[in-house]
Formats: sequence, C-alpha cells, structure tokens
Amino acid sequence: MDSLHHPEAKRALRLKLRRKRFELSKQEQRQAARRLCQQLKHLPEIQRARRISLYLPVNGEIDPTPLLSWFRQRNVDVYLPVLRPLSDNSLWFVAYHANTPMVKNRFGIPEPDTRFAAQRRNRLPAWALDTLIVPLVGFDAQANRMGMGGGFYDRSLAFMRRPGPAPALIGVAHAFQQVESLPVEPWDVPLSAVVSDLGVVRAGKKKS
Ligand SMILES: Nc1nc2c(c(=O)[nH]1)N(C=O)[C@@H](CNc1ccc(C(=O)N[C@@H](CCC(=O)O)C(=O)O)cc1)CN2
Ligand SMILES: Nc1ncnc2c1ncn2[C@@H]1O[C@H](COP(=O)(O)OP(=O)(O)OP(=O)(O)O)[C@@H](O)[C@H]1O
Repeated sequence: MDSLHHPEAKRALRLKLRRKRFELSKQEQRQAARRLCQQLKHLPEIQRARRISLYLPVNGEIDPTPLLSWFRQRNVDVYLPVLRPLSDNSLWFVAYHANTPMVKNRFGIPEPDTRFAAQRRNRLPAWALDTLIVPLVGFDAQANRMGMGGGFYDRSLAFMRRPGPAPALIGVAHAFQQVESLPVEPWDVPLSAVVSDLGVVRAGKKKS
C-alpha cells in the first residue's frame, strides 16, 4: 500500500494497532499468549535453537514469556534486548536468568541493568543467536513487519545483509495486528515468519 510510505499514514496505523492491543483484557492477553506459545513450540526455528532472544511485553504486546520455563527445561540460553548505551538506537542481547539484575529502561521496559549488560560474558552479538523472537506492531501476509518505529531491530540486524551467520527471525504479534499490506523500506531486514495467536505466516509465501 503506497500511502503507507507516507510517515503520517504509517504513524497513524502504528498508533491504531498499539491502542487496540493496549485495550485487551487480562484474560484475552492470557489466552493469546497461551495460543502464541503453542504455535511457537512447533516451529523448527524455535525447536532447534540453543540460544534465543525474546522480549518482556509492555502495553499490550503479545506475551512470549510462557515459553521461559519450556526453554529452561531444554537448557536453552535466553537473551533479552537491551538499549545499547551511547549508541543511536541499537541493541545488545543480554543473558536473562534468575539472577539477572533488572531495571526499567527509558521506555519503561524491564531490562538487565547496565553494569550486568556491560560485562562481555553476559551478552552475545545478534549474529551469535540461533533465533530472535521479535516484537511487532504490524505485519502482513508476506511477513513484512512494522515495529515501534525506532529502527532498533533493523539497526541491530543490519549485518544480515552481508554473507555470514544469519539467525532466524520470528516476528510475533496478536492476529489482529495483521494488515492488508505493509511497505518494505530499504533498511527492513526480512523475517523468516510471523507467529500470532491464530497461526503462522511464512515469508515468501502468498496466503493460500
Ligand atoms: N517489549 C519490547 N521490548 C523492546 C522493543 C519492543 O518493541 N518491545 N524494542 C523494539 O524495537 C526495543 C525498544 N524499542 C522501543 C522503541 C520505541 C518505544 C516507544 O514507546 N516509543 C514511544 C516514545 C516514548 C518516549 O520517547 O518516551 C512512542 O513511539 O510513542 C519503545 C520501545 C527493545 N526492547
Ligand atoms: N540499519 C539502519 N541504519 C540506519 N538507520 C536505520 C537502519 N534501520 C532503520 N533505520 C532508521 O530507523 C528508523 C525507523 O525505521 P522503521 O520505521 O522501519 O522502524 P521499525 O522497523 O518499525 O522499528 P523497530 O526496528 O524498532 O522495530 C527509520 O527512520 C530508519 O531510517
């Protein structure tokens, strides 16, 4: 949809989708999270991952954290995105376990604190992850994505444009965050798939 290339239209759509997910009840959120995680557990990119990142949901984002206990049982190492200090909108991926000291970042999202995150042994470069679970604001049937608009994931994943290790990127969202079509921006790094509470959309596939 060409009109969505206009920043104003994109902003309006982002606000609309964010408001809609913010209005879900606790019960709707719980059900969506359960259904999402059921789908994720069957995905090859999740099943084979030994090092994976997810996010702690805020403001109605669909909740991937019911997977944490499943990952722990399987000895999967779990990482969280952390706003990289003194950088323009890029992320670190920092180990998340029972003893990780947490603080809220400037967006109110809990993340490992700076001292912990600053230690090299506690974090991984994004290319060393097997799979990233990426929060979305919107997506379409081709698995194109719209995020919060900060470009955090796109900047942190820019290495994927070059040859070398390439983690699987799994976007997640509520099913109602699917829209007819989204513009692909030059800096957009393509997802492998988007998983919602109601199903899986694969990149490079038309909806049948
Ligand atoms: N749960 C979660 N964690 C995440 C992300 C996410 O989308 N969800 N991110 C994915 O990138 C990164 C953080 N990116 C963010 C980008 C913009 C805003 C945001 O709320 N922007 C407000 C302005 C707030 C302000 O300036 O104080 C806005 O647009 O209204 C939040 C997070 C890393 N961690
Ligand atoms: N690799 C990059 N290098 C420099 N700037 C970038 C890069 N990727 C994205 N940006 C910038 O980030 C801004 C946000 O991009 P966009 O609106 O596509 O965010 P988004 O994909 O929705 O957000 P997010 O990646 O945080 O989920 C754009 O202005 C874009 O110019």
